[in-house]
Amino acid sequence: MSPTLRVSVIGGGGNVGAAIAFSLVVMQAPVEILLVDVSEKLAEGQALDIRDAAHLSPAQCRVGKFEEVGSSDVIVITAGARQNPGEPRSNLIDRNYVILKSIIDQIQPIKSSAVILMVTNPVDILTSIAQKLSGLPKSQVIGSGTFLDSGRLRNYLSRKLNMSSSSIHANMLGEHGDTQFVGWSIATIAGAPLLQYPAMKDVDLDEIEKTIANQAYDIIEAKGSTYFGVGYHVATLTRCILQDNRKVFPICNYVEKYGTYLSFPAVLGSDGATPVDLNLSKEEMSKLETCANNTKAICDKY
Ligand SMILES: NC(=O)C1=CN([C@@H]2O[C@H](COP(=O)(O)OP(=O)(O)OC[C@H]3O[C@@H](n4cnc5c(N)ncnc54)[C@H](O)[C@@H]3O)[C@@H](O)[C@H]2O)C=CC1
Ligand SMILES: CC(=O)C(=O)O
Repeated sequence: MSPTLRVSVIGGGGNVGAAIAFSLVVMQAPVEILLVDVSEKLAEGQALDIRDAAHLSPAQCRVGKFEEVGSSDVIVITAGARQNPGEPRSNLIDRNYVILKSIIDQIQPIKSSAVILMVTNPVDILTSIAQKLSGLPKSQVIGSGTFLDSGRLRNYLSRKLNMSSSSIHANMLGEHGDTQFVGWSIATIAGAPLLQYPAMKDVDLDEIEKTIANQAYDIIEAKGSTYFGVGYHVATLTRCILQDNRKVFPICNYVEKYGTYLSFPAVLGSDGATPVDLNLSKEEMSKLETCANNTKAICDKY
């Protein structure tokens, strides 16, 4: 029996797109996954490889055409250029804007309830542009934002505190880029402030922030690109949308208070994202405003 929910992964012939599709299969998501790519050969290869695993899962995976994408429940976009070692994500804007525009043109009409989930970098800028180009409501166009970075942070703290990362509520905020920062003032363990935890007494907070923000650079330097981590994180967001789980994730979403897209915690469901209210410190609010102003200034040019 064919699954009734459909996810299209545009850029599905590439590393990140394939890792997302494979993660959905491993998660046993009852969903039809379409891999769409300008290189049909790459998409075909990934689909065949993933299908070898998918027979053990309710998920189905096949190559899709651009004209099939608009009827999807979730449209994941990973198509585009990636960073070279040492290159900032922001360098990719012009190249990936052109690709994004051609994709949005080719997938119209998009069903009115669809959610677009951007992954291509620089993800916060391109999420804002994808919303403008697609015409979907702001809540239905989101980006993976700092969900991956927050996972990296929780992982780091989990090793430091010898505690499961799922019990540590700490997020990277602002943008999935070089100006991301930790929301230390609202980070908690069992409802108590993380910074009051004895093992956090003598740690260098700036050093942790820098380590997390640099992690993608370290992986790219060592193996050329990152895909497993982002693949599982984006599949988790996709499943949350499909199942209307309404969990809170630090994702790129439109935050009315700042008048732009930001990596900021939001409730995620089948209707997209709704940002939550945060009580950040003055210093953190000012960092968030800097991110918002940067994003607005860049997006105004497109
Ligand atoms: N937001 C995040 O947390 C992360 C984002 N990324 C970003 O994801 C993007 C993809 O990275 P990789 O998969 O490693 O690159 P890749 O080079 O392996 O795959 C990119 C794919 O896009 C396809 N493509 C190019 N133009 C297209 C078009 N017009 N229509 C359809 N497909 C097209 C290519 O044929 C290729 O298969 C990059 O921008 C990278 O920076 C990567 C890791 C994490
Ligand atoms: C490449 C990238 O954006 C990351 O792994 O964080």
